[in-house]
Amino acid sequence: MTKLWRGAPLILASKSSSRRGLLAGAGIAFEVVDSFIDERAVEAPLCAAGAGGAEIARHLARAKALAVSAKQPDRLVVGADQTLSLEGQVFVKPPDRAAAAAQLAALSGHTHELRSALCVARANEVLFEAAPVARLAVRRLSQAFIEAYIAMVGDAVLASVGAYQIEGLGIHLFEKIEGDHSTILGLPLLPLLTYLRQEGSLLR
Ligand SMILES: Nc1nc2c(ncn2[C@H]2C[C@H](O)[C@@H](COP(=O)(O)OP(=O)(O)OP(=O)(O)O)O2)c(=O)[nH]1
Repeated sequence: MTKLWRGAPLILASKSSSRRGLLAGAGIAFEVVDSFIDERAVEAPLCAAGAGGAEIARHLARAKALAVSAKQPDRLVVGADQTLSLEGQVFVKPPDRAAAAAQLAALSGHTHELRSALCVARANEVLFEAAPVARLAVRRLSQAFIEAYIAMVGDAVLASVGAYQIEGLGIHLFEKIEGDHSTILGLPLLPLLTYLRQEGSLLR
């Protein structure tokens, strides 16, 4: 148990290695419990109603946190979700490398928004939510670059909604990035840690 964390370990309702790495790096004691939420099914009515990326991310983060909290009511649970929006169009993780190439061509030369929402729940009640945004300006990408990039990154392009990991080769895509690093990696640590200090699980 780390010196900063008090009480039972936080439950991370996520299968994301990026989110696990962020909590581990911050010295948070945590356990992982997948919510098994069918994201496409949960978001379908929202998309049909024209919801934007922020609303979809908040709704999914809440659904993941509450799904796990219902099974472990006495534990603090955090769920998260990330959406990518470009001029009102909400993107999802590319299903294959061809889709990743098409998505990168669409992002080329434009600034898109990554919205990372988190929800903290206990006893099936929402205790805290935050959904900060990051804005990333993609430089004009040549087709040759996109092909070489995908060949080098491989199937990791399918693991995130933007087909990139900024801490890796993804950094080559950008000419400007605004927003917190952890927001881009999918779990906004600054608002989460502020809440956990106020709630008493983290040493102030
Ligand atoms: N390492 C890394 N991961 C990133 C980056 N950008 C986005 N991601 C990851 C974080 C999340 O795992 C994923 C966003 O997709 P979701 O929010 O749907 O989460 P995911 O399905 O991966 O896991 P979860 O739904 O929480 O079980 O992309 C990045 O720049 N670096």
